[in-house]
Amino acid sequence: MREHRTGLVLVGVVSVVATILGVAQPLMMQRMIDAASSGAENPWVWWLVGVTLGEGVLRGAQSFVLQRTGEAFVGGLRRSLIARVLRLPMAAYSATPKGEWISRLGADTSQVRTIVTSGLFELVSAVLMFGAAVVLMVTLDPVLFSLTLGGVVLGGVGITFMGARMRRTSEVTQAEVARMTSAADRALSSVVLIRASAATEQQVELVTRYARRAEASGVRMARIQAWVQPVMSLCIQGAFLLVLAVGGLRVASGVLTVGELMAFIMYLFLLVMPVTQAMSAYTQIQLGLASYDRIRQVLHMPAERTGGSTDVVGPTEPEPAVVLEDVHFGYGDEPVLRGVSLTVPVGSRTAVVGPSGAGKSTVLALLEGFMDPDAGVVRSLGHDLRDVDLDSYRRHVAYVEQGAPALGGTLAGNLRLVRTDATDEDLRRVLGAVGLDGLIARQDAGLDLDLGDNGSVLSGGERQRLAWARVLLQDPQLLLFDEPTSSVDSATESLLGLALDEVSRGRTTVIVAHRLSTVVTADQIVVLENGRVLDVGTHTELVERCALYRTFAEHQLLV
Ligand SMILES: Nc1ncnc2c1ncn2[C@@H]1O[C@H](COP(=O)(O)OP(=O)(O)OP(=O)(O)O)[C@@H](O)[C@H]1O
Repeated sequence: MREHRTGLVLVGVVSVVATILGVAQPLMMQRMIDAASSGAENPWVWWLVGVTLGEGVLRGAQSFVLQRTGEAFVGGLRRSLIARVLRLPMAAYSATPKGEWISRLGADTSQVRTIVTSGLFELVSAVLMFGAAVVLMVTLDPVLFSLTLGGVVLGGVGITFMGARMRRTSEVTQAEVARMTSAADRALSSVVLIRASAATEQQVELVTRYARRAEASGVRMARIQAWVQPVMSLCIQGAFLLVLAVGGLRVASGVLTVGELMAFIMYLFLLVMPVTQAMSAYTQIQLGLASYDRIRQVLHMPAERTGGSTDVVGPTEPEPAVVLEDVHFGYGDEPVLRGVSLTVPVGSRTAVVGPSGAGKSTVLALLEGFMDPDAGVVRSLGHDLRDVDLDSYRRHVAYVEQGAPALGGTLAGNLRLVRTDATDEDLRRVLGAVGLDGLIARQDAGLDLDLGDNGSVLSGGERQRLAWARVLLQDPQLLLFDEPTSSVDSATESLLGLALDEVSRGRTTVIVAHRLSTVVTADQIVVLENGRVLDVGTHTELVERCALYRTFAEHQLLV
């Protein structure tokens, strides 16, 4: 909020001046009526017109400055949120569904915006107007004022009580909306699987269940809000009727002039207006605060560590390129790696094989620095990964996930992910090297070809080759590759094998391998079983001495 101080101070100053002009009007009205009834000269008409116009102009300016400040505040919040959400440790993304992050960025930030734009605007005006009206009413007639006060106090107590309930209910509503967004997001991300499993109805039912819960929570909120309005009206109208009746008697008995009673009634309106304004502002602020809490939870989550003491500058070729020393790791309490040690010489190709769930992908994730080991040391490119600046390290490491997912967007955007300064010529060269020149000609879009959501317009093999093109562009020292388990036809397989040879030539490569053709050409093969290294050797050595490997090899791997 500190950086928005100038805007808020300006709003405060304009509000004070506008309020002075607002509360001056009944006094001028009183003078005008009393002067008219005594037949004296009456300049008050013009004063009244001028002051009313002046107040209008200032209220407009107040609204604009406040809205602008609100946008700046929420803009800043959104920027911080985006920066944090995209920098969380990898474990956070598996722990929380994507929709949760998205709903905080969308629905919650919009809700917070109302705190500043309407909530604060109304509250600032209301408090000022209320204070001024109270002072002038007490001066005009303390007896009539005490009647008014009763109604206002009753209303205030009611609002405070209901406001707290509203905030709690709003939190529930926002959480239900987030669950619905997550469920819809999950369903949309797996639409092919769902359609093919004839599970559309089931998913529609699931998402609508959350939508119904959000609706029910919204209705609970409407119920509370439905009480607010009548309670307030009753208090205010009661006070108004009482002022009219008692005020009339006091004019008849000569304690008050007609002008004074009129002025008092105008102040009563000025008092009522801020009270209803404050009521809606309070509601808005309670809803906004509930959202702000949800946003703060994310902002307080620790980001993935940045700025380790060592920058990886490369290309250096420390020998060996990768060393794991007695590495233990578990995602939760369950251990996944139980003392893995291995050494990867510079420029070599190491294949990691083993049964499903043995921890092969986890080894790659540790080498990417996605998680730190619970015990033991991961040294890569000459550094203990706990000490390095991860961004600088990852610039020298390419990681190709299973299925080689592409980013939505253009072909060029997908490639420039790893090198923003690459020229079009560079992009064409690497696409040519992996046999993807055909894509450039497709739909005459060239490098601007839209790859669809997650690269959905590409085939699996094309996505794989696009990943290779990215590796060539990045020119990393270390290549980590999680080979897809899905079987591809033999023509594609040999094409991919050639592309892999091309890309991995001269680079240290660690491959989680599922194909015999990949494994036999490896310089060393690490057999992983149940989080432990069972054996390390070449294909020929392992076939001779490792029963588990022999079984895999006989079944053409695909483990
Ligand atoms: N993000 C995660 N959170 C919790 N558990 C996980 C996570 N990722 C993997 N696991 C678990 O850790 C174990 C090892 O998983 P990993 O993906 O490393 O195995 P893998 O050998 O690569 O298996 P596959 O060949 O089937 O891909 C598995 O039991 C898996 O269920």
